[in-house]
Amino acid sequence: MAAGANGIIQTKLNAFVGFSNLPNQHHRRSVKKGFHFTIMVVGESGLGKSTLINTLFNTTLYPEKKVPITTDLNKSLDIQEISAEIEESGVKLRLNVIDTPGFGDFINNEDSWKPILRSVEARYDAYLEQEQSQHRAKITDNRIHACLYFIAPTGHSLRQLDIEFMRRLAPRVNLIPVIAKSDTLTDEEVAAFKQRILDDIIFNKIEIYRPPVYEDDDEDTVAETNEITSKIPFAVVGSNKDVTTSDGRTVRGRAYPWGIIEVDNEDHNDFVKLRQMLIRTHMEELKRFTSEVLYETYRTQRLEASGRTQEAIPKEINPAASLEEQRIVHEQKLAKMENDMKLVFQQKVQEKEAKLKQSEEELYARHKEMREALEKQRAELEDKKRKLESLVHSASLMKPATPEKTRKKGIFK
Ligand SMILES: Nc1nc2c(ncn2[C@@H]2O[C@H](COP(=O)(O)OP(=O)(O)OP(=O)(O)O)[C@@H](O)[C@H]2O)c(=O)[nH]1
Repeated sequence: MAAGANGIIQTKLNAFVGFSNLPNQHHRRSVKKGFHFTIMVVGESGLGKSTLINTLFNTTLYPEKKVPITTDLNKSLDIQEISAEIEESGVKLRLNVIDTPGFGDFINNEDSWKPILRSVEARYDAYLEQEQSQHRAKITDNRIHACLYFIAPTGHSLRQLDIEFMRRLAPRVNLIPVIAKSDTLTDEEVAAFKQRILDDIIFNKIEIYRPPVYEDDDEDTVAETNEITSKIPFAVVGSNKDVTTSDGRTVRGRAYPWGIIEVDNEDHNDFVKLRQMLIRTHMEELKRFTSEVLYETYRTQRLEASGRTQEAIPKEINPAASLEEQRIVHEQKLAKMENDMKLVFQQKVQEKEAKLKQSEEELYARHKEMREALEKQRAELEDKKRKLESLVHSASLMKPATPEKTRKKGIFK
């Protein structure tokens, strides 16, 4: 293991870890660039946090502590970060581990969660700030994608310290509870402890991370996801040491006078399922959830608190996403124009119809008026005719004597 010029440790893996499966979780384009993952570990001193990280990534990120670290009981909590670049089958992973030494180790642990929450939110703030800046193409993403919370293997139930931490942090990070050093408990004790922890989680309405099941997941994926979920909280054992089993196998594990606890044996502990979720199947999902749900919620709340709207801040520029966004906006514009044109056309048709109807009514009214006028004229003419006829008739009744005389006169001439 050697630290590079940028302070990042270049380290070799001792065996297959599983993040080379990342390309299957992500688009091929990202393969060349490499992947990054930021994980936080929280728990009291000596619960096996560094051992578990070393075991998860099968490397020595944390040097083995020869002397137990003594903590100043009045000191405040520290937040430390280790970055390592690891490579597996040509796939690079930049791993950031955020450690929180001192958590729960002080005389008064009431506010132990505060500096950790501040650190999580400060990372969101840094991201938000970069989103708002001019140089958004080069955003450094230091957001925490998963937080492993180590529960002491007391076998009782969650302590106030655990509940308070989980309650405060769960809305901001993918919180993954693990029972530390589970080899110190019997199988029955682990099962009963898990149940009590889950009861406390439900009772306190703590939204821990649970891998989602999607509608279009095939049967195998659903079964695999359910299998992982059924192990929460993961009862883990950490060790990067090789031990020899009674049947002669060399395994990573812990040796006891009564036998060997194998790290990678699913019958012995839940390490394999935790690694599967964190590294092999759900790393991208954890990152997606952090970015799209946890960060977006924080961002919205921050903007609302400062009286700004979501739209006021431009989001991270991703060329592909930006093109897609432009295409959608363009299509929306076209659809709107088409719709507007349809409306205008409909309006014009309606106006024309109304006009036609109006002139039809006017024509009808004129026609009626003219017919009535003609009727009236006809009635008047009929009346005149009748009057004339009656005059003629009465005149004819009075006339006959005179023509007789005239004719007679004529005859006698
Ligand atoms: N029985 C048992 N011991 C473990 C396990 N994991 C780690 N240890 C031992 O516990 C001791 C502390 O482990 P670390 O990994 O240094 O614990 P830590 O939480 O990182 O401790 P700090 O750095 O002090 O916060 C070491 O002696 C480990 O060998 C485990 O799963 N089971």
